[in-house]
Order: sequence, then C-alpha cells, then structure tokens
Amino acid sequence: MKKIGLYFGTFNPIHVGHMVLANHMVEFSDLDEVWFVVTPQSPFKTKKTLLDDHHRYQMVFEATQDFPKLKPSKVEFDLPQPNYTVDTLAYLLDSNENGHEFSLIMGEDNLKGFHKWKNYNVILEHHDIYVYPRISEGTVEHQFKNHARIHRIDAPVMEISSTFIRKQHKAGKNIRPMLPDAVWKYMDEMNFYRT
Ligand SMILES: Nc1ncnc2c1ncn2[C@@H]1O[C@H](COP(=O)(O)OP(=O)(O)OP(=O)(O)O)[C@@H](O)[C@H]1O
Ligand SMILES: O=C(O)c1ccc[n+]([C@@H]2O[C@H](COP(=O)([O-])O)[C@@H](O)[C@H]2O)c1
Repeated sequence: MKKIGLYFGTFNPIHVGHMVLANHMVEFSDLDEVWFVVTPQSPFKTKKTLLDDHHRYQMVFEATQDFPKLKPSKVEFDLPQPNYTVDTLAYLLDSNENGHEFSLIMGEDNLKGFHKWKNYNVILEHHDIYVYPRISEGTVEHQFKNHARIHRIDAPVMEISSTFIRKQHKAGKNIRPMLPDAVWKYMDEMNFYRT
C-alpha cells in the first residue's frame, strides 16, 4: 500500500513548474509517489490547441523517466469525456489491486473553483487533497477552510504555464529552460506548437 498523490492536468506540454511541484510533494509531504494523470479533455477547457493524448503522455513519460517516485498515468484515456475527476477516482478505487490510498494534488487556484467540480463532496468524503499556493484571483470558499481532508503544503510558487510556453515558442522566443530537456527535445523534433 502506498500513498499516491494524483496530479491531474492537460500537460500541453508538461513544464518545470509541474515538475518542481510534484517533486516537492514526494519529498516534503507524506506522499510516496505522484502520478501525473494526463487528461484527454478537462471539463472546463476547450480542445483548441490541444495535442493528441499520446503525445502529451509521451512528454510526461520523458519528463519523469529519471524520477522513480514520479509516474505518468493514462488511466483517463479509456474513460468517457469530458473527464470528471470523481469518475476517475471511482475507477481507480475499483481497480485498486495494490490497496493504494489516492489523494489529489491541486493548486489554490483550483481549490477556489472546487465547488463547481462534479460531486466535489463525494471526492472530499473519500480522498485527501494536498493544496499548494498559487497566485490567483478570488477566494477559497469557507467550507474548504480548515477542512480535515484539505492539507496545505508550502511548495515554491513558479508562475509559468503551458499556454505561455506555447505562445512564446510560436513567437520564436527561447522557452527551453522552462521544459525538462527530454520534453524540449521531443517537442522540437516533432515540431509541436510552431503554428
Ligand atoms: N507553474 C505551475 N506551478 C504549479 N502548478 C501549476 C503550474 N502551472 C500549472 N499548474 C497546475 O497544474 C495542473 C495541471 O496543469 P495544466 O497542464 O492543466 O496547466 P497549465 O500549465 O496551466 O496549462 P494551460 O496553460 O495549457 O492551461 C493544473 O491544476 C494547474 O493549475
Ligand atoms: O471533475 C471535475 O468536475 C473537474 C473540473 C475541472 C478540472 N478538473 C480536473 O482538474 C485538472 C486541472 O484543471 P485545469 O482547469 O486547471 O486544467 C483537469 O485536468 C481535470 O482533471 C476536474
């Protein structure tokens, strides 16, 4: 039995912000592993400029290869879209042969909109949530403050996004330091995000 932190995202592409955060979680919380769950279709995002699932997964695979506690997951690839986290968690618990304990990792920005997620109360009933700081507008709802299931982890804040990386790459800027080397290599060879 391991404590697994699930880090959901589109990872289009995965960048050093995601990596630093995931590594911080496995090194400085009680989580044993972090799984990057590559989401085919996030409920609140449009499909525009989204690379194929397997390309986004491949970049997560490349990024995590040298880090045994960080793993890529394609569990949502065969689940109905859009991908609701509560349904993915139910699927993971159903097929949980190793008796793992699954928790969510989420930025404070996502916690601010968490009351809009499908069956968020069901998620909170069965899973812990590890929240890290993020610079964002809005406030966290009262019900999520001092909640027994919600744990704050004081991870470093690194405000870069995949949107910024895609946009600046297209504009001809050097975005290479913001990506793990292997991700840059794959992205460059495949000519992603150039047009
Ligand atoms: N720099 C960062 N530091 C910590 N968390 C981040 C960072 N960037 C994104 N995240 C969070 O990681 C999760 C997965 O990221 P996702 O791929 O959806 O993000 P993104 O980089 O914000 O992408 P996009 O710009 O394409 O919307 C989301 O919950 C997102 O809030
Ligand atoms: O289940 C939901 O209702 C739900 C609503 C919004 C987001 N999520 C999950 O949270 C992940 C990060 O969301 P986002 O919008 O920050 O990319 C996304 O990839 C989904 O897995 C889930």
